[in-house]
Amino acid sequence: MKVVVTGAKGQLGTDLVHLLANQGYEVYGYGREELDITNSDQVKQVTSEVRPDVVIHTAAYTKVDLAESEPDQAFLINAYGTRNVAAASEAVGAKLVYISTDYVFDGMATTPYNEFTPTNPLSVYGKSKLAGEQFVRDLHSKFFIVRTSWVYGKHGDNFVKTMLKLAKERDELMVVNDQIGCPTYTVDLANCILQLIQTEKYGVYHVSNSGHCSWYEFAKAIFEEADIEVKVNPCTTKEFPRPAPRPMYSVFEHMALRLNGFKVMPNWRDSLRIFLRSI
Ligand SMILES: NC(=O)C1=CN([C@@H]2O[C@H](COP(=O)(O)OP(=O)(O)OC[C@H]3O[C@@H](n4cnc5c(N)ncnc54)[C@H](O)[C@@H]3O)[C@@H](O)[C@H]2O)C=CC1
Repeated sequence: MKVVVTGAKGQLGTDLVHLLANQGYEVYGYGREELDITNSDQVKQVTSEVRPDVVIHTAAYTKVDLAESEPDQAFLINAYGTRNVAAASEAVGAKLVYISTDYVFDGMATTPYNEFTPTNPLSVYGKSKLAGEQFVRDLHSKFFIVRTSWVYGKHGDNFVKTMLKLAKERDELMVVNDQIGCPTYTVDLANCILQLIQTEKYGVYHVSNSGHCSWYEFAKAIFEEADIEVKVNPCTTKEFPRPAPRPMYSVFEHMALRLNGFKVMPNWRDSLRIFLRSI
């Protein structure tokens, strides 16, 4: 099976390309330099030359705070770039996996979000990713929209790596304790995507590790699992303001995985332990 991966040098893209290659897939991973998704001709050229069975679209504008002052860039890449990928993959009959986000929700819920909960993004980033989802729905007939959250892995910047770095520089850290969500390890996410693409069970999927925590609880767990002594103090979102509003509660229910007979991902703390041992 031939698989094209966009954003192949990103955090998720890198692990996906490794996993697919290890599993014997014929994988074509493109970084931004080789395939700029905002260039529709280039996207069409790649899909018509490779003729993939599946396109996994991980490329995105991911600078959540900067997006508030650069909405054009965010929409150009996340909305129109996704339109280009959706149209080109549909034209060659390839299945499409589009990676989306918990930021499509407003975080006002008190119970986990399932795939049928109405969306209401707060930030420019969330709005631009939702616009990407809409293009996928409008232009593609065989798609998986995979919404994920709080992603970390070996490649690229993420919360886990930031915490490990800060612990080397400081004795004490303040971490937000009133935002609740689901951490997601790239390797688990990549394995889940692999399950999906082997089927025709198209639709929207919420994919994260199981369980949930606050950023503060996540930070404490990182230091416990890594056996690092550092004092972590809880703080509120108000005490730590950021340009882009975050959903306060973005816990996923994995209803689509469950109802379609897929494996639900391991508990976040077990995956965190595996990740920390691997680095
Ligand atoms: N990191 C996170 O916590 C979360 C990420 N996501 C989504 O997961 C997907 C993967 O995220 P990460 O791997 O963490 O992001 P990343 O920022 O590590 O990787 C994204 C890649 O896209 C590339 N890219 C940017 N503009 C491009 C363009 N015009 N053409 C081609 N490539 C371009 C970047 O160079 C980068 O390598 C993204 O769609 C993101 O929106 C969803 C929820 C949470």
